[in-house]
Amino acid sequence: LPSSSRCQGTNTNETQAIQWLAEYNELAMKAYFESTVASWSYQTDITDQNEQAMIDANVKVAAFAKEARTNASLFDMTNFSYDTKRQLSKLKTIGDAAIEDQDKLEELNNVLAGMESRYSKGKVCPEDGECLSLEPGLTRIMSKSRNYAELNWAWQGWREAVGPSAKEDYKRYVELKNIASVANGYANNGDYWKSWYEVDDFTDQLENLYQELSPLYDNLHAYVRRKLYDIYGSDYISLKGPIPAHILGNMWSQSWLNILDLVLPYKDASSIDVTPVLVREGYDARRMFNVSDEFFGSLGLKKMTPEFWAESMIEKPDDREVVCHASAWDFSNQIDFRIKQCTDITMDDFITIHHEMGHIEYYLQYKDLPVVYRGGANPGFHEAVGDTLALSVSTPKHLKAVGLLDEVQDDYEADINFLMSMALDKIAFLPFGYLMDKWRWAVFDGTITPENFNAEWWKLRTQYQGIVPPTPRTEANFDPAAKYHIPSDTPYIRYFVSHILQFQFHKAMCEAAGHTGDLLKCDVYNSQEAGKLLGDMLKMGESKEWPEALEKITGNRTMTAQPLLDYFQPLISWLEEQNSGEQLGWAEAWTPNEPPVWPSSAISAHQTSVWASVVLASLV
Ligand SMILES: CC(=O)N[C@@H](CC(=O)O)C(=O)NC[C@H](CC1(C(=O)N[C@@H](Cc2ccc(O)cc2)C(=O)O)CCCC1)C(=O)O
Ligand SMILES: [Zn+2]
Repeated sequence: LPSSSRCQGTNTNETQAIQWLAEYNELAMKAYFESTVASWSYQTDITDQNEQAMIDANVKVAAFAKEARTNASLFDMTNFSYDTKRQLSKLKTIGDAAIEDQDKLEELNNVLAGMESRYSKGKVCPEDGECLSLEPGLTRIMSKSRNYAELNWAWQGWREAVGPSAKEDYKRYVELKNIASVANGYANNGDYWKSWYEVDDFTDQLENLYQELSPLYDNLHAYVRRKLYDIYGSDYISLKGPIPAHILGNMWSQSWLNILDLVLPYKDASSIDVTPVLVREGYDARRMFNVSDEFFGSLGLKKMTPEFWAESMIEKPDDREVVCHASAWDFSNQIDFRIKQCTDITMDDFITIHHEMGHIEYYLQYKDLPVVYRGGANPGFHEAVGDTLALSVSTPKHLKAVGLLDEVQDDYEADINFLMSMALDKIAFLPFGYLMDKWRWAVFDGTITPENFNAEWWKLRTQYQGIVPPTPRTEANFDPAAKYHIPSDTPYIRYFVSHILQFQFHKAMCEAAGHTGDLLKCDVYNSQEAGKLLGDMLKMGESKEWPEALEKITGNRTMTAQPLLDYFQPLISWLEEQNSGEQLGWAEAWTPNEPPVWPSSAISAHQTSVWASVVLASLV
């Protein structure tokens, strides 16, 4: 049906619309259950057969979505109630399923599966040892190594393994996603993704929030740069320039928590890395999950279900390829909810467990709503649930209470150490959380063309994060594909929004819990009042526009960076004092020296053979 006639149905009988929506809801639960099972089977056992089964299921559910859109469009909803209107409207945009041409729809599903597989199977092979996957092998090197050359080997190796070969797929993906978005009535896929935030000044709000937070980022950046300069020296660090991307403890420089030991403000004061305690106490994945589940329960929130424990995949299997990138799943049948995570026994993964369980909590709280309302008030809300609770869990007081920290000092130096660890995660993330979709929105609207995918990527990475690649990159590289969300078609601005919202939620829950004093000290553990405040908002799902949900939990309707800035205020003052002699920002156009070859010791087989032939030639 041409789009125009789809919008003007003639049936004005709201009772019939409500009856149809009820029937649709039952059919939708079955249809989406089937396609979710197929995706789960593929992601937990990557085989050609499972990949094809998933593609077939996605094509099938697309036909279901098209039919629902047609039926929803038969109604003239002009005089219907808000709720009926909202439900019918949500059925009129159907994502990839809007592609009319069946071959193109199948092609998109093939391209998506191909990109996901390539990333998940990516490996880097040293000359003399086991090939390393991203998790856990390369991730461990990026977080633990302090060897400039070794870090470069892992950083370049990963990009080489999953970048260039993804470029053709990605170019086609962009075309097909835009075709789907136009069929949904949007100019391009970036506009479609932004439409989920329902306010028309969304990008202005983001820019204002970013401007408000960048002074804090600039101070953290200058302080960390100075510390890295003391370690890596002037060959690799300029005190006025960007920081080499590979020495910040993370494959994408998006979290700097893993170099806390290099930048800890007060060495002899306590710090919150619980990894050694997790290992020493013999924690396994299940026990880490239990600690998180117990925290949710202590707030009176829903605990994980028997099916969750029976069917989740919480450790990397050793007998098959899986998508290790952690994720939470809602099977749409009001019964099956799972986490898939290749859990490593680390602080990072302990926090990730809370993040994933936050998604499950949201699923459980809204599971009795109509399917069309089973989502976050906006995608940022869904990302903020687990992180909000993790703000309480991460406090030294709480970690000590659950036996994950031996001793806790309660003084200024310990506070600054704690805030530094939180800033290395939360503040370091902000520019990355912002630029990921800035790059993609520009790709989808055509501002960035395939000829300059990589140059524009690094322009944003340097402009916002103040980082530079360890060696100059060219268009033969395709570095965006080295970050999961790009090949896996997962939008990202939700995480930037979450980093603002989670401090607003935390502040509101702390007040409900009766906390007084510094926000950084707040732990809502065991507060039924805090749990009720959050739970009542989660139950709304996406039945109302997100300012309503935000007002429900915080009392006001706008995103604000103030709670985040209040939380970090002691560190802001401390950094400003530390940086009094520093030049903030990275205005200087500078590139680091070429990294040394790695491994330096093992001479490559190639070189050996070259030398051998030269020696032989000289003997003749
Ligand atoms: C079926 C499905 O796909 N379900 C969705 C959930 C849903 O939509 O219902 C889902 O599980 N998505 C996976 C994704 C995984 C993670 C992630 O990708 N994180 C970002 C950014 C970030 C950074 C700091 C931070 O504190 C929190 C997040 C990154 O690692 O860059 C990796 C570990 C943490 C979260 C996720 O859970 O969001
Ligand atoms: Zn998430």
